Amino acid sequence: MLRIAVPNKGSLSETAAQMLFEAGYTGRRDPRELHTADPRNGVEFFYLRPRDIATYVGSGALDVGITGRDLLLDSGSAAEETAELGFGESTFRFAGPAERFASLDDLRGVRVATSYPGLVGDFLAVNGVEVELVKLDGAVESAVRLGVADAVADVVSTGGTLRKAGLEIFGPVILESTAVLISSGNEKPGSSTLLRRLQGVLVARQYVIMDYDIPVALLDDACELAPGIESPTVSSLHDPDWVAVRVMVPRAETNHVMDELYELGARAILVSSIHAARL
Ligand SMILES: Nc1ncnc2c1ncn2[C@@H]1O[C@H](COP(=O)(O)OP(=O)(O)OP(=O)(O)O)[C@@H](O)[C@H]1O
Ligand SMILES: O=P(O)(O)OC[C@H]1O[C@H](OP(=O)(O)OP(=O)(O)O)[C@H](O)[C@@H]1O
Ligand SMILES: [Mg+2]
Repeated sequence: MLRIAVPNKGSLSETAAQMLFEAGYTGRRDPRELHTADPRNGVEFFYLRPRDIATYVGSGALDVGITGRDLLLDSGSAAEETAELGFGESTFRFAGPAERFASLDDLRGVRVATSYPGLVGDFLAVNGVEVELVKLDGAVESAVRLGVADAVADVVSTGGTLRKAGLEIFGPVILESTAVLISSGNEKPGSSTLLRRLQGVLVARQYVIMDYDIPVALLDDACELAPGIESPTVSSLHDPDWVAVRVMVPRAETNHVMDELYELGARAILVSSIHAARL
């Protein structure tokens, strides 16, 4: 059985579980369950703290896992990133009182609070900046107000937490993070199926199917507007001067593409969702 590590709590857990469900796997029913088997799909799920997942997978105790890229890098584990999963996006940034910090150089010799000392330490070492790292478990934005650090390095999503703490982002982007699939590096039966299924879920989320009718004379122009993945499907209509076209379009571009196709002369433009996909 393929042994899969899944976040048991936190920002990534719900979407990770939902993605696995959409990929056809049966996960836990009770949120307190730490282990469940899905024999029909030949996998076992282990529900673990996202921070620990890279350690389990890197050691080979588990085969693959879902975690954040920032957590993977912070762990220093030997696990490899195999795919981005299209959720859990965040950036990792330095922040501090605006009057004191404007660039990376301003950090020399000061106290920097973080829950990601591995990630931040590596970044500062590469950039030749020495600081005193203060390791905290969370809510690091309060460390400056409470006087245990001069600046912080933390996950930023909306930036709301920093703003409320009176801190401003400065210096370079430490990391662009996202939820990722990681692997121990040993190819196990079922791991490529898992990857393909998750990629299928991503495609189903990121694309729609667009159907439209268009005069034959305008077909090439229409296909340029919406080229699809390989090439649009073109079917004949009863009226020989018109054809029906079916094409995948990035969900975010749906209305834009519909406007352009309509303006070109396409009619009966219909959009439908994709439930599952394997490209
Ligand atoms: N708004 C966010 N806050 C925290 N982490 C986020 C956010 N958006 C995405 N993430 C990602 O989630 C992962 C952290 O998840 P984790 O469950 O360890 O912490 P958490 O969501 O802060 O939960 P907790 O603080 O309860 O432990 C990281 O990969 C981080 O980049
Ligand atoms: O930019 P924002 O949208 O405000 O989100 C970022 C904040 O969210 C996370 O904290 P979380 O709520 O997980 O608490 P924690 O610091 O205790 O982990 C993270 O550590 C930041 O503090
Ligand atoms: Mg947190």
